[in-house]
Amino acid sequence: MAAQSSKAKAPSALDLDGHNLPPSPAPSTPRNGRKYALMTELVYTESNDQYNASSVPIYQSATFKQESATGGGGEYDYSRSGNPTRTHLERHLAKIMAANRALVVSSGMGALDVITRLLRPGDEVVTGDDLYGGSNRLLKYLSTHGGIVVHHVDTTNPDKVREVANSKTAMVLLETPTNPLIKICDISAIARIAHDANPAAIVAVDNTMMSPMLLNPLHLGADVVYESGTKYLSGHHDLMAGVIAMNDSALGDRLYFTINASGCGLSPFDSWLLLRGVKTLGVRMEKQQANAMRIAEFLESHGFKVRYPGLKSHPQYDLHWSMARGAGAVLSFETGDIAVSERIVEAARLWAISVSFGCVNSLISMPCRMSHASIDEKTRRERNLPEDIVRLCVGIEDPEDLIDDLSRALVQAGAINITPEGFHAVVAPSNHAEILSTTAE
Ligand SMILES: Cc1ncc(COP(=O)(O)O)c(C=O)c1O
Ligand SMILES: N[C@@H](CCSC[C@H](N)C(=O)O)C(=O)O
Repeated sequence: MAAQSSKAKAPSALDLDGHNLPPSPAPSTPRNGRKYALMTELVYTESNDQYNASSVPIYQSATFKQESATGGGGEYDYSRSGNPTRTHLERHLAKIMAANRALVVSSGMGALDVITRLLRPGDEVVTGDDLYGGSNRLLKYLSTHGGIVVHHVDTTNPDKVREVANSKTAMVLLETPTNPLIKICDISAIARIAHDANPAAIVAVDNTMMSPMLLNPLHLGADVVYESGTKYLSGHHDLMAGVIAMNDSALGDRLYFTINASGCGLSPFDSWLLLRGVKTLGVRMEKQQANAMRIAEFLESHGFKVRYPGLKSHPQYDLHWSMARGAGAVLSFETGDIAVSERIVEAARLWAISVSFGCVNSLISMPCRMSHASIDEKTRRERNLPEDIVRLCVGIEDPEDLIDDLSRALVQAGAINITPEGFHAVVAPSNHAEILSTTAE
């Protein structure tokens, strides 16, 4: 009965081809159609759904009936090529990422795979000496098997990029803040250097740590931005997704070609879940970064060397805030002792020992053993990745509970000295160089 009465409201007008098919809910949000503040746009979606459903329907269909044998008919023929739920999400993401077009694929690594398929043998890539382990692994694969030359440099110093950039530089791949050392790079300066060296170079920024809530790399000279939708965009660790956004429509068509050809477009159900997650990105991120600031201050005030761009002590504090609207909710700290770090991670209760970040739950990990274990030990040492580094990915819990649990873990691990004056880190490196040289031995 409900369906009957809803049907009564369905539009009766015939379309230009004389059909009275219900309109697709997908093409609802205009390109670059931001009209409201980002917090509003995150939750505001327009849809032409025939029943005015507030939640866009999941078109759980692999294929779509066509009007004729010659392929006439609707907008969709096969879900690998396109699906109304996925299109709706892509348009929504394009709007909130201030891009002309967004594409969604099955994971963040899938997004980087699609982007790097723009490369040809002989091309050169410039990227950071600190980047997510999986991205490093894919680039290593391309350099070993794909004839691509990859330069890993310290992207916190644009001159280091200038030293290797040349007319063969086809791509510059940046993370800021980097995972897990939370290093910041100047996107505009590096984009200029890349485009001066080769006007056709693609500057790609992995914006997973910040999300569109806090940073718009496309405004700073990037050609393409990608994110692991598994993290902040979805926020609940209940799906894997990757998002790619760009302004150049020809580039968008080339990337879409690869997605259709290789079949990595996001499934209808995961598209629906991601759309649902994106709506709460604003409130989640606000709470998560407020909590992260509390945790960072707590650790720093007790003598730990903390890497977090919300702290004035971050060496690139000013650069970060010249580009971003917030500090995010991932931070890392060192203890100076791998065994102590392991004990802290294992003593935590509220902080789950998990890879990933961006979830509403707080996580603790040791990158060298977990997310970055695919980078071999020698390379980690050459790139000054401290083996004892602990990464905290802060969620939306009560901050006092998080601090209590962390304090207890620090005490249990023997990471702090308790005196009548309070407690202080056992290993309190006076400067960062000291801890790097310790771990390099
Ligand atoms: C910075 C960064 N980029 C990309 C990825 C890849 O995302 P996914 O796990 O969704 O493939 C990850 C984590 O996995 C990451 O931390
Ligand atoms: N075993 C996985 C590890 C995924 S790490 C996920 C995330 N990017 C993080 O930084 O925690 C792999 O080898 O890819």
